[in-house]
Amino acid sequence: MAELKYLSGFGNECASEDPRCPGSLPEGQNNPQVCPYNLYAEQLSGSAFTCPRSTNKRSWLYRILPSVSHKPFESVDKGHVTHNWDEVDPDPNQFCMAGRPQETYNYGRRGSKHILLHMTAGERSVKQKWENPLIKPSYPVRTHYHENSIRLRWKPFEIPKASQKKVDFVSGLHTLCGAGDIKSNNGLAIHIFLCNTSMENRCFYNSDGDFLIVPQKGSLLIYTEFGKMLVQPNEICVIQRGMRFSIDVFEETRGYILEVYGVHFELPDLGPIGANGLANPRDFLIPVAWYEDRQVPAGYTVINKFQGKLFAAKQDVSPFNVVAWHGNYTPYKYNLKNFMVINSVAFDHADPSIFTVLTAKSVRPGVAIADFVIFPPRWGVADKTFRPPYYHRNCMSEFMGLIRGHYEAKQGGFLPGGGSLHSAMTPHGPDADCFEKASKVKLAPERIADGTMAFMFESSLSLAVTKWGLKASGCLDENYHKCWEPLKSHFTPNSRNPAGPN
Ligand SMILES: O=C(O)Cc1cc(O)ccc1O
Ligand SMILES: [Fe+2]
Repeated sequence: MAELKYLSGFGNECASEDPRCPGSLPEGQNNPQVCPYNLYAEQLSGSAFTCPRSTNKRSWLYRILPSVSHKPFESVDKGHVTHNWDEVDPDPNQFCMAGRPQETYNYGRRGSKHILLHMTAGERSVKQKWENPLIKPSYPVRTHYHENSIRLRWKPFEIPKASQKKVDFVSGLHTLCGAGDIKSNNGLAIHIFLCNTSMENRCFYNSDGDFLIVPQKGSLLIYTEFGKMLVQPNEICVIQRGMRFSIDVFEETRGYILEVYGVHFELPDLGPIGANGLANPRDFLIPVAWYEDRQVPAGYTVINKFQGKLFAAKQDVSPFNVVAWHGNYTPYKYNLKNFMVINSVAFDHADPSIFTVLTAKSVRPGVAIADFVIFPPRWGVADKTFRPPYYHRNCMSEFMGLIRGHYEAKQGGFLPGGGSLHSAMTPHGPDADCFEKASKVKLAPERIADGTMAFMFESSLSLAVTKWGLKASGCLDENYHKCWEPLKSHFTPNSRNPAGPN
């Protein structure tokens, strides 16, 4: 495939014409009585018409047929996509065994009371053997799952084999966790995509929010109404609300999606950092106009996620029929290697907000619906400092994923393609091995995270896990909590030992 071209600049006002039709953008106005090349003009609004200029987003598309040219939408199976944040009962107490999805079984009645036992299926069969015969086990009257640990870790999510089942990007979407309300445009969802096949004569658009897509395994060739983007692991892209896209894949492919409802991603303010740094605006790439005038007699399917449900409509042409466009509401991509890292060069561990690539702000100053944060390769030079992440409890929820390599706070167990969720106020931090090593190591300048890329979706909302996340994915790591079990007291009441071994 010939190398794709891009425009650049975060949020820029851009204009692009497919070179096959020079002059296809109307000059001096948006809606001429007749557009050049007899195209249709169509506006795509990404903000209320009346938003202040600084947040106003819209693009004008000049296309062979307008998007309205489709048959009515019909509801289709939404697979593992959900916005139901009540599938799993929250349960922060440790009554159940940590980290294991459990079911509630009715073990009969004693007097007027039902005796309910919370067990995994395995525990139930063991228990039935020694059960008091006076209490007769009955069938489960109610099965529900407890989010019985609020520190969750997943092994790499399994990608279906193409030889067994063909799955494309849309049928391979799985919602892992989320919070908020899709109808009032406030909240977020975290999805995992697991696919092995290109979308064939199918495109997708999301009426509910923006997708920040983080491919972890396999590249994505994304056709959009604005043109084509190739997004490889260690790059990310954002496809905003309403934009139609179709994804080609080349192998068994996996990645993460942060969906935010009702807001768009912004670059974080830099404050005293100054005018440059972190993710620089010029490194964000925008596709150039590309169209196909393709009839699809068998029908092209447009899939829409609307209020959390999926709908499909047929049309007889490709939706990628935009010959020219202009505006500031576009899809874009960014290569994480371009992130200009700012960090502690004297002492102490700075908070991970210094690594924010993009933020989706809430209305509360400084509080994000979700931040996208990375842990990029860098130098670690802080003197007299415990350099890995500190132990902490955070009022925000932290979902982490790993694109490649390993994560600095965990010696093992957190693998590329897996994930972890540390819910609001849940204690977490380095595992015991990491603590021991980092407290003893002789400090010298060192490369941290070389060849690795971990990231965090951090949210001010309290995230709920889905049934798929807890159970159906089959990837929950039941032993996660054990990584902290070896932590022991090093307290030496008679020796202050202020400086440690250095
Ligand atoms: O929990 C984590 O590993 C993420 C994280 C990293 C860090 O350097 C400081 C705080 C934090 O939450
Ligand atoms: Fe954390």
